Amino acid sequence: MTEQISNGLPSHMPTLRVMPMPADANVHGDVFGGWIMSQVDIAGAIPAARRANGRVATIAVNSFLFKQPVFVGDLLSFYAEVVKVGNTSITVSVEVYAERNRLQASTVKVTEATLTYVATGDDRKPRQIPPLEDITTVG
Ligand SMILES: CCCCCCCCCCCCCCCC(=O)SCCNC(=O)CCNC(=O)[C@H](O)C(C)(C)COP(=O)(O)OP(=O)(O)OC[C@H]1O[C@@H](n2cnc3c(N)ncnc32)[C@H](O)[C@@H]1OP(=O)(O)O
Repeated sequence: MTEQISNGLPSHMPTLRVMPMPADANVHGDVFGGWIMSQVDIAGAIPAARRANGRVATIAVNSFLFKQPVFVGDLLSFYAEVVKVGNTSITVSVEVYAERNRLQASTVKVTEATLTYVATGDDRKPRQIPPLEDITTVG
């Protein structure tokens, strides 16, 4: 999905960056998969909400792959991209990279996921995705 640069991160700006803390890890020091999933959900919701021009709800986690463990103190970068737009739904791909052993500048892809969001109204019911030319959210 993404072009790499020399430090192992994609060349474009991440959607979200965050560092897990000790409370996010299990007794072995691995960060909980559920914590990673919640961050992925937030990262994926950002381009989905932009494309929907408003509120979205997650309807499905289509795929989720924990390729490598995440450790406390890793600097995580989330790259989220819309891959499909339906009548009321938007599917987003999210890739997560961890910068760890920061003195050695080691970067690994830790997670890949695909999620589907539904544009919803104030009544929490699905609404049509607006045409691109009507989008007012920036960035
Ligand atoms: C300025 C910049 C802005 C940035 C701003 C950022 C904001 C960033 C905030 C972060 C915030 C965190 C974001 C977390 C978001 C939550 O965590 S939301 C909480 C968890 N999710 C929920 O509680 C949702 C519960 N489900 C529901 O309420 C209802 O199912 C829904 C979502 C309203 C949909 O209603 P429904 O009647 O079930 O929908 P239905 O018409 O059957 O299907 C709707 C669409 O979903 C598709 N769909 C249905 N089932 C599936 C499935 N299994 N798989 C795939 N697609 C499916 C359908 O094909 C349809 O798509 P279209 O063909 O219309 O494109």
